[in-house]
This record gives sequence, C-alpha cells and structure tokens, in this order.
Amino acid sequence: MNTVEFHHVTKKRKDFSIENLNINIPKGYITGFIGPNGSGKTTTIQMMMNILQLDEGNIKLFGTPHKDHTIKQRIGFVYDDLYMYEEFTIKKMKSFIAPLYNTWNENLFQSYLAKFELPTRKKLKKFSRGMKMKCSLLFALSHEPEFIVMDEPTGGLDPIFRRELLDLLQNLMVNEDQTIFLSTHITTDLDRIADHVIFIYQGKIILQQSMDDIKGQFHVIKGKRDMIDADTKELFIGIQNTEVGFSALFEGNPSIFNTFGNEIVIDHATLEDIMYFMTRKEN
Ligand SMILES: Nc1ncnc2c1ncn2[C@@H]1O[C@H](COP(=O)(O)OP(=O)(O)OP(=O)(O)O)[C@@H](O)[C@H]1O
Repeated sequence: MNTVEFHHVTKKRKDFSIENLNINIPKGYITGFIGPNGSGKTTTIQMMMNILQLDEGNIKLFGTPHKDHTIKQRIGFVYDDLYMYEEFTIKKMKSFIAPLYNTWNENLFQSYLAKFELPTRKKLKKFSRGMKMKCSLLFALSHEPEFIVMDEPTGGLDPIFRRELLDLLQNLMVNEDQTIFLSTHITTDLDRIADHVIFIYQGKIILQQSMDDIKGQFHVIKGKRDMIDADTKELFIGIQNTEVGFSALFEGNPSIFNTFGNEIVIDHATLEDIMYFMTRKEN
C-alpha cells in the first residue's frame, strides 16, 4: 500500500522540466529522496503539497486526490526554512496552529518543546537556522500526522541534534506506523535510517528501490587500470580513473569478478557512491 502515488506528472519551467514522473511512497516506511542540486526535489515536494500546480498527470495522497483539503490534517510538513510568521513567538504561533488540527496533542507538543530546548517567548526571526528547523519540526510532529514530509530537515542542525532527530524518526516508525518522506543531501543519514530510496536526476527518476535491494545490487569495484578495456567498461556505471587504478560502480552479482582474485576489491556501494557514479561524466 502506498501513502503517495505520482502518476505521469509533468511540470515544465523555463530551463527545467519534470516529465512523466511516476513515484510511489510506501506506507509505514522511511523513504529518502536524493539527487544533486537542481534535480527537482523541492519542485516534486511542492507539487505533492499542492503549493505548485502540475501541468499534467495526477497525485494521490492516502488514495485521495492531492488537492483535497481534508488531507492536510493528516500531513506534517517540515520546510527547510520558516518563512511565515517571523514576528511571532512559539507561544503565539501555537495559538494559531493548534486549533487547526483535530489531532493536536498538547502533551506531545510540551515534550518536544522541552526536548528541542526552544524558547517560547522569543520572536522566530531571532532564531538560528537550526532553531527554525526544530520549530518547524515541533509543529509538524505535535498533531501526530500519519505522513511526515521533510525538505532538507537535517541541513541546519548540529551533529548531536541531527542524530537525535534520526533516532526520533526511527522511533516514530516503531511505535506508530507513520510514513516519512525526506529529501536530503546527507546520504549517510539515509544509509542509517531509510527503508526506501528515490533518486532524481535532471527531473527524471533514475532509481526507486528498497535499501535492502540497493545494498544487494550495487558494489564499488576497485582494481588496476589495465583491467579496463572496451568490454569490461560496458559492465560498469561510471568509472573513476586514478594514476594507478580505477574504481567503478557495478550493478548485479559481483561474483563475476571472482576470477580476478585479489587483484580487485569489491565493496558494498553507499548511496553517495551511487549518486557519484550515476551522475558522473566520463574522464
Ligand atoms: N520558481 C522557479 N521558477 C523557475 N524555475 C525554478 C523555480 N524554482 C526552481 N526552479 C528551477 O527548477 C530546477 C529544480 O529546482 P529544485 O529546487 O526543485 O531542485 P532541488 O533538487 O530541490 O535542488 P537543491 O538540492 O539545490 O535544493 C532548477 O533548475 C531551478 O533553477
């Protein structure tokens, strides 16, 4: 079952387009959304959240068209920046936001407030970037949404809170069967917590798989340069040559390299390796 489905979504901008985008965000899992700068992550999230119009196609959330107002109650959206209500304090913001949600949980709000160590009487415009992110999280989580969407949530956070946030997200999954979708450049965060990964590049999805499949299927192969000829080159996705050797991404069963013995090294590919090699130009 999917919490979100994109069907043949198209969005054309002046110098950028997303064409025929089909993605599924499975219910009850953490899905990471990765891609280099300008690949279309924020555009995709804004279309999902009905902030940006689609040109073609359709999006369903909880099986309902994404423009249906009633679904907002069920979503917690964490922006990479808080650009509204900058003159407000947390106290004042709560007086506006809490009544909008039937599921507002005041005890949960108070416990996150204490955990995030945020001041309630300071204007938001005086918050640091990390504090704004925590504030955005505080409001998104306190109405116990079924679906949490985060655009670059860990960007402005110090490493200690980032780790705490990842633990918190993982605990939400254990206890409450929520669905989480987060875009990030910090792929090591996803190596730790994601169940599924969607990789967008130049407006196209180039990978949409479970982490288990990714770990089983992608390897980085390192060896001597003389191993690379026209035939072996075909085996790899992106090759990086160095003075003495090469490293390259391989998709499939790496046992085909067994004949090379200890002349090559085979490692599981990280998400960073996959991003790097899949978007790499020839050298
Ligand atoms: N308001 C806009 N009008 C026109 N083009 C835009 C607008 N916002 C973004 N774009 C373009 O759309 C493309 C995708 O941008 P988007 O912000 O979706 O990428 P992203 O993957 O989120 O990037 P980043 O990782 O840098 O945040 C870029 O080429 C960008 O210049």
